[in-house]
Amino acid sequence: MSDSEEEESPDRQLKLVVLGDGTAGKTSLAMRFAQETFGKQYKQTIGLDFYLKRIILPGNLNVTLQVWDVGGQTIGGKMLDKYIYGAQGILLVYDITNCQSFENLEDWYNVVKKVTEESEMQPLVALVGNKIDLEHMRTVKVDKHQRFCQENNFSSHFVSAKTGDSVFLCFQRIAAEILGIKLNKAEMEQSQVIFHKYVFCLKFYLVFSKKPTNHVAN
Ligand SMILES: Nc1nc2c(ncn2[C@@H]2O[C@H](COP(=O)(O)OP(=O)(O)OP(=O)(O)O)[C@@H](O)[C@H]2O)c(=O)[nH]1
Repeated sequence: MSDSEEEESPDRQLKLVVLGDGTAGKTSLAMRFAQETFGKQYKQTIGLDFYLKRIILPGNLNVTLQVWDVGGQTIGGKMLDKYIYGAQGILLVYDITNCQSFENLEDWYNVVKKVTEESEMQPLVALVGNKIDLEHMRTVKVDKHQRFCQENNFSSHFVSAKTGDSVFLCFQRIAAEILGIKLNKAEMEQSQVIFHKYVFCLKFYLVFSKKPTNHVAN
């Protein structure tokens, strides 16, 4: 085997499907992760959107995540089963300030169970509470979230697509869990450090790039 063959191990590909009610923040989450952007304006996803992002897991493992962002209105539609089929990971996303978006995850999960009940490989399911930047408006208690996770063996996540808080960590942990890779504390903290450094630099830039206001004396 040549050197280049030894070095270049092919990427692993994972299909992750993001489900949940409209306005829970699924598109924002996918865009924050894949493109590091956030838009305040709500634009409803019709059907499906795709995002791709390559990450590196411990052991120099290249993993390409295919993120399937499914529109919140697709529940009850004919295509939903097809979107879910073959997924290695399912992200059930709700808005922590919107109880209904949490309650309705039961229905989303029922569709997932129906689609995957006969398949050999069961997807990893992650419960994702989004909009933690709005903690002061939280209506879904953390207890409820934890209970839902324990009852169904979900992996548990809290994120803010707006600020980016814990978004990379969420996808990194999900990919690692699917591939059976254990992340140590340092590796998990590393993605948080990168995030906090990014926020610090952004704030620094915003403060010092502001032009002084010109007060014209009459
Ligand atoms: N404050 C805050 N707002 C968010 C966050 N994530 C999303 N939003 C806002 O919530 C609204 C809905 O976000 P989307 O990402 O479009 O929601 P969605 O789940 O993809 O909605 P559908 O396309 O209808 O399924 C938008 O106005 C976003 O700017 C967040 O973490 N914090």
